[in-house]
Amino acid sequence: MGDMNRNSNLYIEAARVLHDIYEKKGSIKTCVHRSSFQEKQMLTALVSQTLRFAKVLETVVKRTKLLENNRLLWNDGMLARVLLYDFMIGPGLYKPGRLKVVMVKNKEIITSEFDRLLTAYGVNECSELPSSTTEALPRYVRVNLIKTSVDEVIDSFVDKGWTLLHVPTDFSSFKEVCQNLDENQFLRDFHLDDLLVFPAHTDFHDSRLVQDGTVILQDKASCLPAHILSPPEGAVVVDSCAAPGNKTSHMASLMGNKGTIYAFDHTIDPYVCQCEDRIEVLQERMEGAGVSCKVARCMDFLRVKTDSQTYRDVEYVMVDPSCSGSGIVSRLDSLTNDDASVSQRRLGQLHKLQAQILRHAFSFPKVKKIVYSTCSINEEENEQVCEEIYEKFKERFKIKKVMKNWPERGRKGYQKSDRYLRASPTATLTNGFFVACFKRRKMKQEVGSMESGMDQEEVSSEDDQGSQKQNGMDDEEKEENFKLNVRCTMRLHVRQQREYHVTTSFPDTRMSYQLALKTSPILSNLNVTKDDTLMAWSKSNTSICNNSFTGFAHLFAKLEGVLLDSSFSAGPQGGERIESVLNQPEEKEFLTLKPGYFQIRCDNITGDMEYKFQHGDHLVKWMAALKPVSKMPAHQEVDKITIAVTRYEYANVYHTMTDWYNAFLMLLFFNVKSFTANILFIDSHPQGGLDSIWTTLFGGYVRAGQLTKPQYFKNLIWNIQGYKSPMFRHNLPSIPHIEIFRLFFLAKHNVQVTKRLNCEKLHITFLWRRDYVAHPRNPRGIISRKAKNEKELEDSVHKLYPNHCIVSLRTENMSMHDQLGVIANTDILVGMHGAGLTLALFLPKNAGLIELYPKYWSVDNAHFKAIARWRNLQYTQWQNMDNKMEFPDYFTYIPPSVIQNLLSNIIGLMCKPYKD
Ligand SMILES: C[S@@+](CC[C@H](N)C(=O)[O-])C[C@H]1O[C@@H](n2cnc3c(N)ncnc32)[C@H](O)[C@@H]1O
Repeated sequence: MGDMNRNSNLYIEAARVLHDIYEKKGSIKTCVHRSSFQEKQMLTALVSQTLRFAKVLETVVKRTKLLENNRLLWNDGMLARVLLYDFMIGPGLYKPGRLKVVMVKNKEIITSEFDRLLTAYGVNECSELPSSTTEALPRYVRVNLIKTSVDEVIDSFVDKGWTLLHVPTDFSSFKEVCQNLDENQFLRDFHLDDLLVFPAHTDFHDSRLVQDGTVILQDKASCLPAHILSPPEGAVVVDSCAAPGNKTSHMASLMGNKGTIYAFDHTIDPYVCQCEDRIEVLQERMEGAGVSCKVARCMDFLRVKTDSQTYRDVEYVMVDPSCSGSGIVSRLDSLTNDDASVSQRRLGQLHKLQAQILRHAFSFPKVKKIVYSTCSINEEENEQVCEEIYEKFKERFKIKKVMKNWPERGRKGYQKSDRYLRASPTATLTNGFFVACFKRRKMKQEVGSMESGMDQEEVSSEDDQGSQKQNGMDDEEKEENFKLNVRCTMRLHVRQQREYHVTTSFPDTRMSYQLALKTSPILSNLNVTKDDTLMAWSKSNTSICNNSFTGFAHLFAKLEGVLLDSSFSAGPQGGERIESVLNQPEEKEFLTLKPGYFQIRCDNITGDMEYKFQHGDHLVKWMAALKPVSKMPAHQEVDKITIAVTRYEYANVYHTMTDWYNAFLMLLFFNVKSFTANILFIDSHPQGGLDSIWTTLFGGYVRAGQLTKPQYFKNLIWNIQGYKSPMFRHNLPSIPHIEIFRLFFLAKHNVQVTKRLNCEKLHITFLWRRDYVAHPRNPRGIISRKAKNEKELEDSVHKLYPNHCIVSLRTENMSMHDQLGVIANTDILVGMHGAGLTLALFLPKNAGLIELYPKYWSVDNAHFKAIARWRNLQYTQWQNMDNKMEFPDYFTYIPPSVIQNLLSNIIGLMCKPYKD
């Protein structure tokens, strides 16, 4: 068979196989196998690819009328598809031949149709057009928080044999996981915390959870508007175009079913459906979902008297008007084939109606926030509507950039392109969607009223960045990110931890000064009495070179007028993203220092400097890297006190706490009243989740590996090594200034210390451990010491103490501020032995700690027992002794009776003084 024949045959054979497949004569494999065509691999590839892009190809075949106008294609749609695939998406048609001539002859019209599709889907390459893989979008399941919690739903799927996967830390890995889910795997969504993601095509219609409204099948994109509007509990809300009610019920779910939602709908097209029908559907759905906070109205929203008594308190408005639906993936062909595609005229009508409805939303006198959304991909219905309306209201409203970690933004070329949010099958694994958020500006004159307590919002600038807080999120975004499971009346909003910005030069002292001012009133009132340990350290001092170097208690040192020259060091810079250094050996994360790395002025020593630090301390190596020099070149010094630290186990909150505590002791020891310092990391660790806390506590940090030129310091402290910290000596009866450290830590995080023990209503917090990737050497993120039956334990305690508040705390996605917020309000902390229990340092006075150990972990690990002793907390522990209670992947089953007994004992001890 000649080459040329082979090519023609390839297309003809591929078309034949495709017919067989569509006629259900067998799978790709079987149909290809049956073919007499020799090059099976080539044939399989072409058939599979053509199937992948079936919808796009079919659309182009129809729109170009290829079959009608080219008799050489024998009216064979499959043949046209395979040719189009190779011509536009695949490697190109190989050899000249009559079939290639057909394509070349129609090249102009074919490319113009593909161009239209590229624009419609906002992609650059034909290969990025929606394929059947992207069309097979994951199945999204929204948890109805009115009826249940996300964890309960997860548990019930796990009980049915589903496997819960980890959520990767970056979105592209998340997408990959979602596209490759096995049929029994699922995971939480990357962006929305009430959403679960299941394999495409999973059939839930028989599921009890769906039938009883516990979960709602809703595409992720359509869940965005309610999250972005995020009306709080008790809010007065309008859903202007509500039927069939997905967003109404979602808002009710987020509002805890408390408040009022006025839900309007009508239809102007009597042939589509009667108004009552649509409202009835909405009513039915709301009943099914248990929504009681809505008032459904069959009414044209445009006729609503927004300034009437009824609506005068409306603050949040959802505008999700009728649209072309061009973003809905299953409508791809109808979008693009001539008959059903949206004509310019229809688009014009839709645009007009959408703009009218959106404009009307601005007329509620107290409206604070309006979210506009469509399931269309047309700019006429999206960016163009919003920009038109924004022009009219920009004096009073801004378009707010929401969900900053969302990967797809508005189409280029509009004033506020980057503030809009778009969704698509390719970029976000959802239907095509558009969302914009309008937020009322704070008028200058309203600021005065803040004093009278009327309104506590910030004055916001046009650019949201301006109003952002230190951690990169503004208040609303923080609200959007709430993630915590709380039982009882308390509702806690929890934010995901974000990296503070990291500088490669020392932080602006003014900024640190501001920070100091913020916390100093609390800290300056602290009564720092003389402490024996600090006194002993101060007495044990050795000075060399006329005080250029002073060592204290062989534990730490102060260097005055010191030069740090990085050219005498070797090792990575540090600060890399953890994904880029997975499996990196630990030794790589420490710098090698050579003599001359530290230089101090010294007139009378020429050889090595002599001062002994303890065996195993990195300060021994620092000492070897310290060189006396007789002259220092002219230089500019870093004025502010700088604390140099080598961190070990930098992702572990316990070990990092020892470093923080040591640095804090240095501030006390050297009487740094501002309680701020520069922190210098002399190590090469990658970015870690705890790095930002250094900034919060001390004002800023720099990685020594990133210093590009020699740096002079007026005062450089060599911090006590973490392993040498008093906090690491678990047998000590007390450690210096632990209460002051607690207040310092809480004050720097702006967490109030107001909790008083109330034995009638105790706050009992379960701290649960979760798998997560914290450092490069545990890329799977599996951790040990997890409780197998968290929910059972919570339930049993809830049952036993219905009046107490039971909180379940999972710290992995929470900022330190939020963790402290919970801990500072906790009376009894219960958890498996693990670094998280370090938080016991910040429990209120008179609190209690219950520590649980699995069988395989020694109770000699007394880190938290020691903390309880130093903090004067009530403490009890329990260890599992039954092998049968240990399960794979480090799960331990803890009998509920154990927790009940432990709690009853500790409550007895804690509350006894109040009873006597
Ligand atoms: C995209 S659907 C809304 C979907 C709904 N928000 C949900 O999430 O389930 C648009 C709705 O707007 C309604 N609609 C269109 N114009 C309206 C108007 N002037 N007043 C009230 N409803 C209107 C339509 O009847 C239609 O039900």
